[in-house]
Amino acid sequence: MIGLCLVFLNKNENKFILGKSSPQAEGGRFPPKPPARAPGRPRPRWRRRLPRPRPAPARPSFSRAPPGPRKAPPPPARLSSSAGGAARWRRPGGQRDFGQDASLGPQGSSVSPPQSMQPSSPSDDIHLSEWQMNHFAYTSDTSTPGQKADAYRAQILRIQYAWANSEISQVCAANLFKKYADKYSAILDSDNPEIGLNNCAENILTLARSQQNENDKWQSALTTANVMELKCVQEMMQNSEMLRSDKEATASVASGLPKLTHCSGDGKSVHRDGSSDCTSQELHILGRAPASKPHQFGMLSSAKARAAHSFLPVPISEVSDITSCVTPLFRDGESVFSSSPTLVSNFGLKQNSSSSTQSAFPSEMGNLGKRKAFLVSNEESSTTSSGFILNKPVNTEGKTFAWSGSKNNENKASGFKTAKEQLWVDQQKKHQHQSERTPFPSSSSTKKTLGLSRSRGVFGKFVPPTPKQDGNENTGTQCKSYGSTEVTCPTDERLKNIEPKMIELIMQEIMDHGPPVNWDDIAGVEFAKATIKEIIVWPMLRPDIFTGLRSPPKGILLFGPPGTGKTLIGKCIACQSGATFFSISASSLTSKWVGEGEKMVRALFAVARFQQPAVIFIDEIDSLLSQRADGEHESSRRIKTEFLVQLDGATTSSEDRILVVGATNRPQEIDEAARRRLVKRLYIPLPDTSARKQIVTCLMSKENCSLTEEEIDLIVKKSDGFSGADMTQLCREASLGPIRSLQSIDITTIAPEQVRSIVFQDFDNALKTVRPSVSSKDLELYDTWNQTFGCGR
Ligand SMILES: Nc1ncnc2c1ncn2[C@@H]1O[C@H](COP(=O)(O)OP(=O)(O)OP(=O)(O)O)[C@@H](O)[C@H]1O
Repeated sequence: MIGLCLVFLNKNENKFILGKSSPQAEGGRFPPKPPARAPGRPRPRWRRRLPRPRPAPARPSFSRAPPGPRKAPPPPARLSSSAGGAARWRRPGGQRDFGQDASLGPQGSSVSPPQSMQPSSPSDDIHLSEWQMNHFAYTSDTSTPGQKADAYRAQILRIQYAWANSEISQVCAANLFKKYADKYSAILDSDNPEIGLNNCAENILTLARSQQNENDKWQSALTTANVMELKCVQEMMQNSEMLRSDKEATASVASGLPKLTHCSGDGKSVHRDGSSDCTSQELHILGRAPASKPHQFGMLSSAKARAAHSFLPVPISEVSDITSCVTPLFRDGESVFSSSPTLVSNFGLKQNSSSSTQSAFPSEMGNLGKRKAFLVSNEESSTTSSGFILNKPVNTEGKTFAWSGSKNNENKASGFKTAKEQLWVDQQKKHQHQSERTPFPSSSSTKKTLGLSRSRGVFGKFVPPTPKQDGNENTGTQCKSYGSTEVTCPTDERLKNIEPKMIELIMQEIMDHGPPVNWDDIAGVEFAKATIKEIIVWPMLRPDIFTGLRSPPKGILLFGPPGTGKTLIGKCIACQSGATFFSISASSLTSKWVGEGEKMVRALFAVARFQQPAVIFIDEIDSLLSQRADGEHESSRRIKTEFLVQLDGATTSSEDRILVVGATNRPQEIDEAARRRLVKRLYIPLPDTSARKQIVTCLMSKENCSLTEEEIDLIVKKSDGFSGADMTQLCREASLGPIRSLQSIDITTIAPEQVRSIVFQDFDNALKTVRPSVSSKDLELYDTWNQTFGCGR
């Protein structure tokens, strides 16, 4: 699997960035808007009212692992650094190597991280490189396919934890691994590694969520979210975080050293690429080396070196051997488990087990206690079996210490320290050194992400949304559109309390597809455009300048008659600011996920935060934030409250760059609390003469048209009171004129050149059928509201 990283080295294209691909490439379409509605007209029921509560959809039953207090998790895992099992990978040249059956254990391993991960001489590079290794993200444009592959390996680890924690049965885990191995072969077999990786990610997540047991009758409790909630996983992540901080500190100390090869304490060298002359036994011993000598290993960059560094688990993202315990198993005609010493050891399989996956598990391993005991027993083989090892201290009888408090007491009495206790002591020591030495951000500023978060580097949340150098530039800015096939449920701390299903829904259904929109595409509304540029686009492009009082508002309201370009403006904001665009109609939030509206609102903001800078465009926001009334239903009130909380920024960090753009034709119906939060209320009026002319000119420039300047002026004059949408409709209608005039010619046989050009008469005829959609009475209402609450001049 490590080889896989090498294979994918330098393939930096990020074709499966979540929802962030170029619109040009996608060629997506902006979703159809609901029909325009005049302000005076009654609102259709589906838009107007919040839905009545319906019984919540039946949830899957958890017959084996119901939600609730979890069983005592195993102590944090200790991951050995060496790759286990046989390697099977494609060489960069395309040549496939099946021959490396020899265990890539410590003796045989030459584990080199991809070059992009290897530290260069400046210590900053090292830390960045290390950071990338730990915090890479699928969505990061800088993450290599190898890094992405590491993330998929993390999924394997989750399964292992879930199994160790009795979340899933052995057979389930076996099935998951088998299926994963099957799918994983796609990486090897596919000509396109990206496709293979995608298949793999999709399938492992699907498997983790689906029913998986012998009879396939019960719902596995394993999900991407709840595995991350497991105490053991969290502990491990925490430990990794601490270790990383320590490594950063030690790296800074070591950066002054002339060579990137260091003595491992016993005179054996550990090379810059992480390979070492140490044996596994030595590494094991070194793992317990006093933490007071961390500089000896300060420059180690591989998981292996990390394991040598301390008694701590290797961060998930760096455990390159996790997959190596899977990939080598997938051999033609052989059982997944039959030939892997690593998986055999991890899952209690005898090396000579049968080819049947199920029978590969010893029958006596059917219960939890034995399963855990078995995990422990693997510890004993840690020095001989390479791969992923759970770090549970055992006594000679194979019993586990420290599973419970009472056992902890026993340990104390006997002077024995569990891994956790040892870890704590070590960390206490290290922390003292670290606080004196490390110039780097603490773990709090480097968020742990295991999934699809965007890599923010050491600069935390700031990601300049400037055009990426991938050729997808759009007049200096970049618009993002989102391919549904690329949507995968992301895993991130910010999303951990959100139901994965909701995240998926948001990613799939709310993220907008569409072509880029430029300011020039919007005719008229010059004041609104200038204001938006000033308060939204520039701050998003230069958050460093727009701080303090200059910081942008979190919410703006675009109000005005229907069809005047409010949605167009929202889209343009997203494009021109380089932000992720979430377009959702309020009715979707309130009716699509009945009874879960407030959860959806929370999920929406969480995903937006995850994908920031983000613009959340909410059409018909009045139906979401209508004035609160006495008879209002509880569910709609909850949605409203949640929205106001999110909008207020109470749960949004001031650093978050999320902008809510609300659009409405009925500003007078918006709740005053919401109105206050939508600080910039911009009137988007009907297009004036020049704007109407611009629309006609723009639309006709793409058609075969022979209008003179004077004729256009006349059309503009006759279309007074038309909205932008009305003008578009007028042009459409006029463009049908030449077709309608083809009375004698068969439409099926006519050549396009035979269709005459559009002339003034066509517009004249069209003006007889296309009428303005906004009444003057409505306009008065807008003017009044604008004068009262609007931010226009
Ligand atoms: N100012 C404009 N410039 C160019 N085209 C416009 C303009 N306003 C409206 N249009 C045209 O009308 C269509 C509908 O506009 P849009 O959906 O943005 O209006 P809206 O104000 O959001 O309407 P509603 O309030 O009904 O949601 C656009 O796709 C565009 O073709």
